[in-house]
Amino acid sequence: MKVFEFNAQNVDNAPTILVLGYFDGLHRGHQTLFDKARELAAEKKATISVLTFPESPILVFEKFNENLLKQLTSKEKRNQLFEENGVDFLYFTDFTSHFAKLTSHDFIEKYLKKLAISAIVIGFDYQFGSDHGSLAQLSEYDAYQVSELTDMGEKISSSRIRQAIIDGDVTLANRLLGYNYEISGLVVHGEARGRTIGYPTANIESKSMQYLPLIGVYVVDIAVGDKKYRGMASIGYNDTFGGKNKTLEVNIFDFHDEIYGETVTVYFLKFIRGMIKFDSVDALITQMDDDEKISRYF
Ligand SMILES: Cc1cc2nc3c(=O)[nH]c(=O)nc-3n(C[C@H](O)[C@H](O)[C@H](O)COP(=O)(O)O)c2cc1C
Ligand SMILES: Nc1ncnc2c1ncn2[C@@H]1O[C@H](COP(=O)(O)OP(=O)(O)O)[C@@H](O)[C@H]1O
Repeated sequence: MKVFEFNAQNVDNAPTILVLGYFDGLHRGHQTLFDKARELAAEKKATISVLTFPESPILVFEKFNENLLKQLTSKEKRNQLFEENGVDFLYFTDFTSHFAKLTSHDFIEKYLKKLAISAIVIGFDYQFGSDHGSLAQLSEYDAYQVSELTDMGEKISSSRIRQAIIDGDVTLANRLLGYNYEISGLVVHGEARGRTIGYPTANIESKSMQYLPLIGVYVVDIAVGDKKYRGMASIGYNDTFGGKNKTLEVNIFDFHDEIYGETVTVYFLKFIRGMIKFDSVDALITQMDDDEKISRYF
């Protein structure tokens, strides 16, 4: 897959199936658009392209809060998901006030006309241009609108997945995503207390703007180098020790190595319980023994 900043000079000239949208998380609903694009690409012997934005268009319309910068995946993971979904060319353009003012006609002239489009695929709620163009405005193209995908009778959407993560329901989030929710980060030093209680924990600081699941304890997998291990994670303030910072920490099973400075990826598999402020360290250890049993046999 090739990644470009969109401009008329660097577009590929081969016939292409263009998929339009923002695609936060590239969840199962989004994936149906790429299923359609792959079917069309095979039929028309075309490549697959996506024209999208690095940040959420909402930033241009709403008063700022930090959550508007958060996404369901890191930028790297997002690109990887596009590639796994068969995308050959990924074009980014910034969603700005100027961009938002383009009419659907302008958008077609300035963007779509620059590409050799064989067909276009959009989602059921896709709108473009200041006049909220949709399938009707794409009538000069072979354009397809894919209908919405539901799970338990409810639409699969990025906002539903976001809410599931905030609620700690990573089981639901994973089912809607079609893959396990993950956060990557650097292993940094904590209080060096973990090793003294028999449960060393890798403290993980993420640089990507993602949603941290609800405070609590989770069954996780963790990728270290090219290996994946089972583990158990804690998200919270280490209440028993009066911690001041919210941390993401993972005790990795059957693992004995120093990994400070390494970038690891945590895959959230299941919420086990909330954080407890224990009266003694022994009570915490007894609880962690139970958490380990649950996590190992999950
Ligand atoms: C599976 C797991 C469950 C945990 N549960 C709790 C808990 O219920 N209450 C708590 O205060 N700390 C809990 N912790 C966090 C420990 O307090 C923390 O890992 C320990 O203090 C080590 O911190 P350090 O890495 O900064 O040395 C948990 C940690 C793990 C890995
Ligand atoms: N099984 C393991 N799980 C997690 N970290 C481990 C494990 N074995 C060794 N380590 C190493 O020990 C560190 C955690 O030890 P800990 O005493 O909790 O210190 P810190 O407070 O700095 O995290 C990890 O960052 C990692 O480098």
